[in-house]
Amino acid sequence: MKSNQVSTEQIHLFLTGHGFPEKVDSAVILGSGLGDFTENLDEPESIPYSEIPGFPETSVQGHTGELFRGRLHGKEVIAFSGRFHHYEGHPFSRTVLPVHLAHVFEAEKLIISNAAGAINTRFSVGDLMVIDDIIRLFHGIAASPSEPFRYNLYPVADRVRALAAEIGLEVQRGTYIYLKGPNYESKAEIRAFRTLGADVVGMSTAPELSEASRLGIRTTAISLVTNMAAGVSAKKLDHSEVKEAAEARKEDFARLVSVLIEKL
Ligand SMILES: O=P(O)(O)O[C@@H]1C[C@H](O)[C@@H](CO)O1
Ligand SMILES: Nc1nc2[nH]cnc2c(=O)[nH]1
Repeated sequence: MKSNQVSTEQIHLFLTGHGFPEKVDSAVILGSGLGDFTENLDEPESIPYSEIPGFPETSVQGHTGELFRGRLHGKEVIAFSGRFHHYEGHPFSRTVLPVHLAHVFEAEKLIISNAAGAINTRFSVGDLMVIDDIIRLFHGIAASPSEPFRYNLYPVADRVRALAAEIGLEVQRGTYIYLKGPNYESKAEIRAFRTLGADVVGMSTAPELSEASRLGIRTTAISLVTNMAAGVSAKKLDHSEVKEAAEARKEDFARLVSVLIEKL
């Protein structure tokens, strides 16, 4: 049943044959530890990635590997609880599978999320940040060659902060620097990235944003600061912080995504 040769159209056909709608309003990609968002969906249904033809499985802790459908504010939503990272061995063309599916479901909006380390010393663990620009040190990351990054994230970031303020949430904004991982950075690297203008660092999202930009999908991306990056605090870094920070902010994260689905 599983094959890398399965097209996104065939996956769409499989999913619509299993209760998914033809089209959705919004697609959400859930970062490490943020899968609990799906508890907020009305009439949720889900299919494990392992049962979807052509879908790779996820191997990272905090990514359950399940595709959800449901409704929120009466709108059809699909949510990817688990993503595919390049460092897990997936080519970039596969890391952007959720974006391609958002496209075949004709999603009007794509909301991407991730766990990230804060480089900006004014940020704190637990902060939510809307990404207003990205730095890609590795320019091989485009899933399609020679594509410029043409999406302007600044106006969307303004709107996201305004909507967050409406529900009493303070959201930082800033630049996400993409590193291939899976190892965290050295202190010297973090100092260097600060001088480049990066506010947070992570190992996903940039390929997805590039591909969403190429496909012309209206997209925003939210980082949850799960730790201060290497050397920013004296604390030893550990993946368990991702889970703790996500657990502490999961309700606010869900409220933010919910208002974005409703009004962005
Ligand atoms: O999928 P995201 O970007 O949330 O995952 C981040 C990056 C690493 O996989 C992991 C680091 O602990 O969290
Ligand atoms: N590269 C990187 N990814 C992260 N994901 C969550 N925290 C971090 C971090 O400090 N560095």
